[in-house]
Amino acid sequence: MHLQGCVRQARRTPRLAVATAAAGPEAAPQQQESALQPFLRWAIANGVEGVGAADSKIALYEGEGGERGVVALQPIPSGQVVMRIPLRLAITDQVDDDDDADAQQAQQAQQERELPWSVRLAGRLLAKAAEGDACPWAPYLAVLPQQVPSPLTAFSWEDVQALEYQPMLRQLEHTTWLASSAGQQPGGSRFSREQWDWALSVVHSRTFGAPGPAGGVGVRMLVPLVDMLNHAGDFILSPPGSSNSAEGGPSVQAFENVRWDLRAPAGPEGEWAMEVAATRDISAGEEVLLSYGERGNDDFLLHYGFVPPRNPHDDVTLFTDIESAIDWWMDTFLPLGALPPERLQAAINSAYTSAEEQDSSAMAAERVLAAAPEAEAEIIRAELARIKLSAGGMVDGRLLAAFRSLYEAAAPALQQQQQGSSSSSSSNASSSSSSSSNASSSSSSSSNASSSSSSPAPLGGSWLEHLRRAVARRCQEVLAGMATPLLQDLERLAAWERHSGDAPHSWAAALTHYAAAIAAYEARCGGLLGAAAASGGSAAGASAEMAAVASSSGQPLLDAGAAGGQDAALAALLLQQARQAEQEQHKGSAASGGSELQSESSTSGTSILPVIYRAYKKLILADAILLAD
Ligand SMILES: C[S@@+](CC[C@H](N)C(=O)[O-])C[C@H]1O[C@@H](n2cnc3c(N)ncnc32)[C@H](O)[C@@H]1O
Repeated sequence: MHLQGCVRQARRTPRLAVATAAAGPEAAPQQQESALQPFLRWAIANGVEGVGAADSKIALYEGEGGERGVVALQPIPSGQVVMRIPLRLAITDQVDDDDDADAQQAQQAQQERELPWSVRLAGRLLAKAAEGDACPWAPYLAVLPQQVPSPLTAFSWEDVQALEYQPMLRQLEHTTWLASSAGQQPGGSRFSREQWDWALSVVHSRTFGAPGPAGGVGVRMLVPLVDMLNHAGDFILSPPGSSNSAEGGPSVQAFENVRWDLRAPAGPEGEWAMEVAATRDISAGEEVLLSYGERGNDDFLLHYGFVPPRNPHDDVTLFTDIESAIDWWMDTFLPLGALPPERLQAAINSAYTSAEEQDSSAMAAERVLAAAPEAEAEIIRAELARIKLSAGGMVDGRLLAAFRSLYEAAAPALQQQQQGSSSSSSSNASSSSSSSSNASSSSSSSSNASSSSSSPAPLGGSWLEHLRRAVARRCQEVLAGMATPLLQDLERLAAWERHSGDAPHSWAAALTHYAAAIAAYEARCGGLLGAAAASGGSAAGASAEMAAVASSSGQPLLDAGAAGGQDAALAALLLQQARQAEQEQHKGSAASGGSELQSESSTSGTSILPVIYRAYKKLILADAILLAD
């Protein structure tokens, strides 16, 4: 099993098998040569600097479990170049313009350009592998992993289902489709589906992107040796549950210790190279680690097959685009006929305009999209359209602008209506509030939601309060759409953490924090939660109860929920999930004879990776809900 992030070096060092370029007579006679040694000799013979020679400061290592990486053999001062690789050794996805090409070759080149980059590069890799020992890259191909532990190649059906998060499942579907369609391109059927799966998972987990002239990525490259560096990137230091309540976001530390740069030829005889240099002093024995970039966990899991601990760049998609966010807002908050049609249209227009004004990257994105093949442009467009909530609690500015605009357009009319209704009979008030609870309905009918039979949710007393509440409400819906309870995941992960003796994710601390948050809620509003649990225990039920209590205690509807509404709904959801989990665990433990680890696997039947992945999503959602209170 791979050690992750900042704790890698502490566990790995004693199990090192460091590869040098020495071979044959110079190597110890009884020692079997690993594929890394011929690879190093090939690299040195082809002009790679920094590794393999007697005075090298770094070496490749291979752990007992097969994990590999790069380790410092001596102290390396910040700024020092640790390896240099001529780019003629890279396998790239570049399609060169050839002035002498005939019409058929020109057409083939054009077809290649239109393929997604990963299919193009995977095709190059497979073509080289098919050359066997005659291929100039053979020693490099021999050290590529047989299998990348990514969902595409290594997940069972149960593992995929256990991810529970729809945007990830859709991405996985797309990657699977890519692999199945790769064989259908001209010449693609030379290789089997398994070969395409392998090649695609290799290129997705080892490719470097050189910046293109129009921005974005220009050329993609597999660069031997640099692709042996493992990842350590930004890490949230703040304890679980406190990260997004801190001023200015969570406290984050970067754990990589090198970076890569492309170097242009120094003179007419020179050549392009990739250089890796230390970004801080590195001690002897420390693992040399690169950041793979500020990516969310979706990318890490889908393409690299692991989930980095406490990643501040993880996020949750709240809406697929701003249009569905605006539709959802109207469905959720706007009663039928609250605004005359022309004012409603003006509010919608102004929400779109405010969202667009926030989209500062739109022009740069258009340039990148114009340069990308259509199949890729579509994916980038969909990705850019998504409205996300980050692990640090930051919400997409387009959403905030659109919701503020809608709130400002609707609040005066709603306030007036509610003042009117609060001066009418109390039974009237309580019946309108008792159905204000569609917390777990899904977004996205296309028109003014007021067509739905349930009453809208309260707006909140100020736009800021409204924004917090609207985001929290959406988070509840997304959380409720995930099948297993957060606390069950945290319990399983904390047990796994105890068992593995490795705690970079801090699951035990997360379990303590979130279990306490629910207990605190119960202490405050236990009766209400009890009622919600007894009546089926849904978040919607809890919201309805909260609204009923708020109205019957005479609070105006616009402020209903200000005292604990979101917290109440979340706590009800968590509590209900925890109870279900407890029941299932009892069943599982009875069936398995009661041992902790046995009962864990019998309740889930899946590996730990999807559980880690989904637990991080749930924590982002739970934090936003708790913060809104
Ligand atoms: C660019 S390669 C790095 C070299 C790789 N370890 C090898 O043996 O060839 C990326 C792969 O290394 C592994 N990896 C890199 N960083 C990791 C980390 N922090 N935790 C777990 N696995 C990691 C993953 O399998 C990933 O797909």
